[in-house]
Amino acid sequence: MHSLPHQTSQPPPMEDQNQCTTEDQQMQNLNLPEVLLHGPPGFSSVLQPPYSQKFHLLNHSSLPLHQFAATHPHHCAAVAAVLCDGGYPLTADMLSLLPSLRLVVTASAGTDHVDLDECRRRGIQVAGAGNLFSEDVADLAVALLIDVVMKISAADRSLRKRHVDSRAFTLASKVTGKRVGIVGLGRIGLEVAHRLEALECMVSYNSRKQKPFVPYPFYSTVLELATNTNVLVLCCSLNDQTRHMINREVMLALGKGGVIVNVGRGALIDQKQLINCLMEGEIGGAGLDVFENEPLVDEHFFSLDNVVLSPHAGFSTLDSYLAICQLLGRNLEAFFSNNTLITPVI
Ligand SMILES: O=CC(=O)O
Repeated sequence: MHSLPHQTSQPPPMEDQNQCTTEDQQMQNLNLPEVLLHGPPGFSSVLQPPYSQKFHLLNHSSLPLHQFAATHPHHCAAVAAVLCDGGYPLTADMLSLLPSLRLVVTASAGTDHVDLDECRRRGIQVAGAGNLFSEDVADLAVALLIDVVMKISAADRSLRKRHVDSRAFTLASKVTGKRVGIVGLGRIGLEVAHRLEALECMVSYNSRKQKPFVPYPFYSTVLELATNTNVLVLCCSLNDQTRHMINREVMLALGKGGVIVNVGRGALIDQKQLINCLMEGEIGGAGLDVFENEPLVDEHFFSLDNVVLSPHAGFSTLDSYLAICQLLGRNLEAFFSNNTLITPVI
């Protein structure tokens, strides 16, 4: 589950801000837009002054939203905006608990956790992280690729067990010159492609449509892409068309030496089939930042030495954390001053 790390260098989270402490405070808050925080405990620390003082923040993290709505009906009736974290679903049912809602701001680039159709139907605007995390995520994708292919983490684990004889390893393979297929050539995919060019990889891609002005070969299906490459890097968003697009057939086409890197969403891959293919040696390895059923990670991965795992951390550099804190506040401020959203989704 994408969820912003809680930065200990930040001021402590403002818990239970729905519990107004004094009448003065309540009077002051009366004129501020009601913004509901929908994320992990401590999520409120993403809004720092001056933004945190411009809105009346409601924190329901200790109660599921429907219970919060039952116990705080007046607040919920007035909520004009939701500030949510990736991985915290906002379904049509949940949105129906917020009749005055006009804006959703999510701290993620992906929006698969928000029912966008319902937002469109109700005229609710949505803002996201835009391209803020693209460079970090692309860096991580390439790092995972290099790690799996050159067996860096596996070697590290082995050395820590005092197996210092490097000849005991199965040989790694070269990153330079690899044929890498990128699935989803948006901003993250392009950032990955640029980095791979420096490694002299042969990049090709699949996406919904062929992109004009892109020098890389295009394959109209992931199956064709897998057939013609050694590595797949998944950078696309999750939707009904892309769910489980990487199935057993695609993995078999990638082949025994093939590697899959996933920095998109876990459910792009049929995870059960991935585990089977890894265990049976039908593909060579995987570098995974995302999983089906996050925050759980299927324990079968833990015993596989050809898999490198990362806890959905592609976006979690301190620089990006500070930048997203600003961006969330700026989107809220823009909306409530009747200006265009900074990073609109719809
Ligand atoms: O997964 C991370 C994001 O969607 O920003």
